Amino acid sequence: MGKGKLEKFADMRDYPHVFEYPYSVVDNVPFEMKGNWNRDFFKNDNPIVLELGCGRGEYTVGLGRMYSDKNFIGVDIKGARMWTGATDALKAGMKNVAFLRTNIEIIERFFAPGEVSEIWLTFSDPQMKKATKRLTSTYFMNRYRKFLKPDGLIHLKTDSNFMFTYTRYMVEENRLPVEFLTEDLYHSGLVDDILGIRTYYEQQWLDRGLNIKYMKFRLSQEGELREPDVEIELDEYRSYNRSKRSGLQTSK
Ligand SMILES: C[S@@+](CC[C@H](N)C(=O)[O-])C[C@H]1O[C@@H](n2cnc3c(N)ncnc32)[C@H](O)[C@@H]1O
Repeated sequence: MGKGKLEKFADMRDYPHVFEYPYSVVDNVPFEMKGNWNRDFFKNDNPIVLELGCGRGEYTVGLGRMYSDKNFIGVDIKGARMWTGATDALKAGMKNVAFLRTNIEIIERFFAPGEVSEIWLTFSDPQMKKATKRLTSTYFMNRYRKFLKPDGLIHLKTDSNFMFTYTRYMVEENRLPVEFLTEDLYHSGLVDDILGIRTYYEQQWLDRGLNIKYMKFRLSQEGELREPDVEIELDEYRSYNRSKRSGLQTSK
């Protein structure tokens, strides 16, 4: 039988590559890794890539396997999900993978200016009700600017037409350079090893016959970001009222 939540939480507390700083404790605990991830944890100068809302961390671990010359950190508030990726990385002896359990709303407390090269957003909740909770809103872009290298890459992989359309508007409004974009990844003939990594949520949406969308764009540091003022059709397969997650909840 698989492990229960409590056993997973106990494992995570002992894992050397897992850092647990939910909103509820972070004010009381100094975070010494900020600005020092390369020197003190990874012990190399390789670029750092984040997966925000990593769930089980399929991208964090999958990319870590493909690129030994980069470092990967999966970030999520849900410890029991993260345990899967953290355990896989530990068993495989991966030295270029870490996990941070925290609220993405306070992500800039953990990274110094220019410390991160790329961000992956994998099947993020579209947060159709509130832009300020959406991980591709200008609200979050302003946070990412605090630690992403100038013109750092942001990847968005999603089932959500709402999230994808919103992000296109956000990128257009702010003239952020788009490097690649497809509304139907698996029928585009463009799937490579990286984009072929499938996450838990992705598989569920694929099983329901939804197209997977992907875009990557660069986040410049210049100019004030403007939130797009647009109405976007809601995803009808999602319940509008389900997007209730409080950004500051600390449940595992
Ligand atoms: C829809 S799931 C996707 C998980 C994974 N990327 C996948 O594709 O299977 C969204 C994940 O983002 C996390 N999440 C959403 N908002 C968050 C926030 N504000 N802070 C931390 N984690 C958050 C949730 O806990 C959840 O694991």
